[in-house]
Amino acid sequence: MPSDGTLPAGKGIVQLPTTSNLRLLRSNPCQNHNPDSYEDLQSEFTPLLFSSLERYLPHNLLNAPRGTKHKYMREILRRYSNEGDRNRVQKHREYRERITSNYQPLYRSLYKLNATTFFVPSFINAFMVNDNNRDERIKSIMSQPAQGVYAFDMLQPHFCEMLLAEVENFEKWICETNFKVMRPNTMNKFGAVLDDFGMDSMLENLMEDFIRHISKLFFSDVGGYALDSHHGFVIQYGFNRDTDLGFHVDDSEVTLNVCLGKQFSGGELYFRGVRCDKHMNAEALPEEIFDYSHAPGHAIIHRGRHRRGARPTTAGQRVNLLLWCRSSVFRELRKHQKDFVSWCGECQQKMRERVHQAVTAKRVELFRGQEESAS
Ligand SMILES: O=C(O)CCC(=O)C(=O)O
Repeated sequence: MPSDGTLPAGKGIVQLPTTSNLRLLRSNPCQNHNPDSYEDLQSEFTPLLFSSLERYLPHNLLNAPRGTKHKYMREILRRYSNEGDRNRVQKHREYRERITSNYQPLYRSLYKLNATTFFVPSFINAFMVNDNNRDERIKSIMSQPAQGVYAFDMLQPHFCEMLLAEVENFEKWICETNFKVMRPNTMNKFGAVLDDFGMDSMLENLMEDFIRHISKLFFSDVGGYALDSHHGFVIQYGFNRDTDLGFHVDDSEVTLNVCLGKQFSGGELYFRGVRCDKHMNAEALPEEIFDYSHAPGHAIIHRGRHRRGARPTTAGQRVNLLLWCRSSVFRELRKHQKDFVSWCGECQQKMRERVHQAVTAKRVELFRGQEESAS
């Protein structure tokens, strides 16, 4: 046995942690600790994860050299991810690096969030001042055309034009260089992942500074403010592109969908209610059936589990920006939730039926008791 007391790693032998290699975190974060930035350090995990985790380090490590903290946290994170996942993340990082070191952006100003040039004034005014009325101001710019779907005016026309031109420039570069690009998801044959060509941190800021506040107000049951990662992309419909999108749900807790343009007919979204995995194919209730027509600059936001599809774009070209926002906390909690879920229409229906049956049974029992004592 090695001198540190561990069993030799080998076939069928699991190495047990000893006190010297056991890595622990605190259960409550040290709120007033200012974490280091890990942006410039190479590792298989995102730098943000280290900054977030740092507040949970044992007290004696909080002010240790950054490299020591990084090594300690990396070893903990490795216990929770398998090698396959880590290789996949590493490959994706290399893919992004190949793009960003070769692609020349058309408008560099798009790559850093600038509220004044990106957003319309009503959107900026709702969010920018962090006072006691912020939630009320956010609610005041939103309409709710259907249960769980919120709509609002968001992007400046000039920003939409620039982003469309940037995406076209990226597509041109793909063609010219014959670069084998990954499309946004299995259902879109066209479209580009904005995160992959340098807009990752701009979209992370959009999620953190704006979308999280909306989610806290309207989607507290699917992560609320705890959104902590995203997938940002554009989808394109029209001639020589996809025309429609099949019935689906997203791999997200909350989805932001903003129309960038251009001119088009058709392309309405049809919604059919929110469902959990178990009830994905259940019939929609009449009140869940809803159609939405896109308009450039306007956004909608809804739960990722809101079942929907897009009707054919019959003329012109429609391009939309999608931001799928995820919450690792919500996903972890879901693993332990076995019963009905509050955000699934079918679970809610089943819950109401169960309560109704229980009340009916109780009533029958009480009346029977009364009848028996009267006779
Ligand atoms: O075409 C649209 O606007 C909807 C897109 C959508 O639902 C999605 O990409 O998940």
